[in-house]
Amino acid sequence: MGLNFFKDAIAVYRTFSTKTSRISKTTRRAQSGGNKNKKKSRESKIKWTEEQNDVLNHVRCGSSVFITGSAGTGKSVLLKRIIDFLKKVHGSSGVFVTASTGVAACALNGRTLHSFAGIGIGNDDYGNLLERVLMSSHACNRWRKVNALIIDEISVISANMFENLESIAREMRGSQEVWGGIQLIVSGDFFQLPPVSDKCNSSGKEFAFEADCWDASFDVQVELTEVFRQSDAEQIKLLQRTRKGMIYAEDLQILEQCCSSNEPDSSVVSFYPRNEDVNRVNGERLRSLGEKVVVYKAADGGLDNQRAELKQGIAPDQLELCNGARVMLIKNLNVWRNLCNGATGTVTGFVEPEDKYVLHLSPDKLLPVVKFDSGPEMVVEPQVWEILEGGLTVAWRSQIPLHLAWAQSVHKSQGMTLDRLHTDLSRSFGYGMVYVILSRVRTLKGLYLSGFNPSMIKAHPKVLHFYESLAGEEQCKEDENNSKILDHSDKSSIAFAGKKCKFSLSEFLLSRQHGK
Ligand SMILES: Nc1ncnc2c1ncn2[C@@H]1O[C@H](COP(=O)(O)OP(=O)(O)OP(=O)(O)O)[C@@H](O)[C@H]1O
Repeated sequence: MGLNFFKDAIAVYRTFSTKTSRISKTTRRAQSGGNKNKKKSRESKIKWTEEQNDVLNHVRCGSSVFITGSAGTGKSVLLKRIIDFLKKVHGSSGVFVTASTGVAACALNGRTLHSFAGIGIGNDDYGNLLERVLMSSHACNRWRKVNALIIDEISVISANMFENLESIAREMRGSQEVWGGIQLIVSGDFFQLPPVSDKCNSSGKEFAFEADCWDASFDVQVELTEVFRQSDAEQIKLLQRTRKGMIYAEDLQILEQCCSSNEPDSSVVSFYPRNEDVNRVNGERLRSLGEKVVVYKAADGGLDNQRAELKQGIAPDQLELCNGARVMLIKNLNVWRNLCNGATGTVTGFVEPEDKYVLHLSPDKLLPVVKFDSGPEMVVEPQVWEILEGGLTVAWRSQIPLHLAWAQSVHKSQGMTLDRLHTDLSRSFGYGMVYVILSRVRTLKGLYLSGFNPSMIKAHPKVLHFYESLAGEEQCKEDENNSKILDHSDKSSIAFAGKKCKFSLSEFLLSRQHGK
């Protein structure tokens, strides 16, 4: 079984190597040379903080670590550094990089946790899940050879799933040690997106931290506290409080200034909680330009089951562009020039590339030229997204690294940093969604809100409790003593822009106290 897997993997790797070399020599050159430069530029911009270095030291000692912290505290970049380190220690074949969502997995060149584990969509009881794993020789092999398992965006994984995977790990490795002795590196922020409801769960547990094995799974649980995405102290404080579902009078005033009854101009990205709205708005805007549409179809390679996984990733199956289309980068191209995941711009034209191999994606044989809002204008070439397994590429997708950017999905906003964004909060937003959106924007000047109602800023009580216990009593006391928190007897009433959401603060705060 092991040998077959190895042969398969080599065959796939060879196929991949030949196919990519046929696609585009320049893209490949840019990719391979680019990867080194990208890593260099990523690292050279970063002066690791003491808390980030502490985390790496724990990993170096072989500890299993849970890394948490608010949006923009550097969890993802630190995770990349940890992955590089672990691959040096265990070799690429012993390190498996996963994430709860395809988008997050894609950003780390990993795969979804479900696919690594071999449990399908995972919505089943333990016995059936184990049977599914045992039926897949590849999955059995992965569980046996993994030395270090990385799981990003843990907030979306349910308690039930976490417990089942821990049991599967022990079973597959024939070990009674927690997670069968795997070094576990888990990252995420439970104040952001919550788990999707788990039909197999009768225990009432929702979040992974409620799993019986949660505490035993980690030697260390660390909360990163320094925010890098934003630099304005007021904005950071507002975000920290929003994250915890707290509302202060000064926050309401700041958010009021971001509210408008009019939608901003179409160059500002609008965030929606549902994909169908995103597709509808982008499609309508594209057609309203009345320009010839150039279509790019993703080219995939690799094993069938892993190719399916690429569809859950960030690069679309099909991308439609035309002159004047607003677009957003979905990959870091050049961090120094601010051409990062989330950078927006406008398509200004199309060119015929010199290297004909880059034309495989579009029958029109053209590449888009984009004028980015930050200044540069450039031809955007196809990029490759890979799924690595044991150091080998087992599946890959080539596509133009752009999304239409009039509308964007909250769920695909992970890891993005935007200069300007708009959202209509009157649409249904669950726990954490408002915080996720507000924390994507660099400065408050770039934040445009409509339909705002303070009751939307809410944190799940279980999550609050979990972080209070992580931070210890000190932090709780600090919050309690904070004199600036709104007095419940405040009789003031604040009208938001558009005069649509008038409310009494005292009523609002009291209603929250009673859990309404
Ligand atoms: N020590 C550091 N010095 C300078 N910049 C840093 C440092 N750590 C992280 N950053 C930068 O901060 C930004 C946010 O980092 P990152 O995306 O890793 O945060 P995150 O915690 O994963 O956020 P989210 O929860 O929103 O995904 C990135 O541009 C990253 O390069």
